[in-house]
Amino acid sequence: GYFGDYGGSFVPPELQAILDEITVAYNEIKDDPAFVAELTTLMKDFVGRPSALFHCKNLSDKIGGAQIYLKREDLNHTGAHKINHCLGEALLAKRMGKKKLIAETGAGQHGVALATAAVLVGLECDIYMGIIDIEKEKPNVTRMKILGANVIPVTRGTQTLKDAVDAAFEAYLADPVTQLYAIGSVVGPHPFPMMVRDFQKIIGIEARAQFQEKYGTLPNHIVACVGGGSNAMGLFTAFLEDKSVKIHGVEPSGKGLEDGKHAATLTLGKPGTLHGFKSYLLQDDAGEPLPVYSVASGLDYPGVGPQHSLLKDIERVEYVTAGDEETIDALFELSRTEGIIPAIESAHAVAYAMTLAKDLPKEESILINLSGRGDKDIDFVVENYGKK
Ligand SMILES: Cc1ncc(COP(=O)(O)O)c(/C=N/[C@H](C(=O)O)[C@@H](O)C(C)C)c1O
Repeated sequence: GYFGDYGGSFVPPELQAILDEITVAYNEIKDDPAFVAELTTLMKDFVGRPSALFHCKNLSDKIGGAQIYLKREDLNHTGAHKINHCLGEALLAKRMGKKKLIAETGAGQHGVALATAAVLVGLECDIYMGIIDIEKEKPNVTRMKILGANVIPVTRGTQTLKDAVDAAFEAYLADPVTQLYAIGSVVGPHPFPMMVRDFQKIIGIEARAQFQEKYGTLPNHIVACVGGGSNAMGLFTAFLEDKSVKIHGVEPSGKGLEDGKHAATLTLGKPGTLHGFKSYLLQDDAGEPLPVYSVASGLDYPGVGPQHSLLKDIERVEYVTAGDEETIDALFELSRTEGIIPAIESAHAVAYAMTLAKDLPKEESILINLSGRGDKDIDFVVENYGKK
């Protein structure tokens, strides 16, 4: 379960036994025709896959450089890419005879997706959420409640994502037999980073085929935002062997890299251990995770998926940043040139792609993973950034 030196599972022995059980169960079902058929059917008929590949002609013409394309994960049922791995995790839990799915959420998209998948497979669902994020992502909290999930407020620490993960892990350790921890990104101890990536890689498989079918070639650049890293690994995986495709992961530089109000783990972090796995980590001298910040709840995590750490070290992916201001500007720009309101998380990728496009010839192409829609963010954006 390693990606170079990264990944692994640094957990208490009793949890290791449970993780081994999950690994065995996952390896048994991942190629089981019945499981694949059930997941494929739900992806098509419930999620609405394949998601569209859209050419942003207006935005591209306005910038006057490379052609910008969007993989429309915002059009999935529940509004983001999270449903891709939540469905897989829910079906796995069902097969393992679990009674409940538990997870953390920050932006609330993973929480909504897991609550949705839990209903579908007939399992209970507990979602741990920092009270700051509960306040900021109200529409998603309401949605989780309507779906019958228990939203459990987390009041410790910075009351955001990292603390929600801590609380969810503690709850899981208290009863790992009847529950499955359906982690929200390509993070956590083995097998989670591998499993979530496997459930997400449908994004890139579809996008690569769609791009070739429509344009007879591969995109020159692909771009995705990176919080824990699941939507990025979802897009990147299918292109890793295509050396002509330049790959960019965009982390939040928030209010600026110099004053610590950011979550640019791969830019400023160094290898460390958090939540049972080894990866780049924004940490203090004692190896404790530093407080992080991003205007996007889904990106303010001090760690990052271990496969991203390897891809950085081998220089297959360039990890860059986008700040709060340029991200909000990109959110409004996409809304007012293409009529698509992106999630703030996804707008980080749009901001970087817009900058990248400027200096590239019109013949070049940039494919962005639009990981989610902005419905959850509209009040926050208007209240905090006016109507721009
Ligand atoms: C629309 C959207 N885009 C990107 C992200 C960042 O998560 P990754 O794709 O795993 O880097 C997120 C992350 N959302 C999670 C959530 O909804 O709970 C996040 O806050 C935690 C699971 C990490 C998101 O909602």
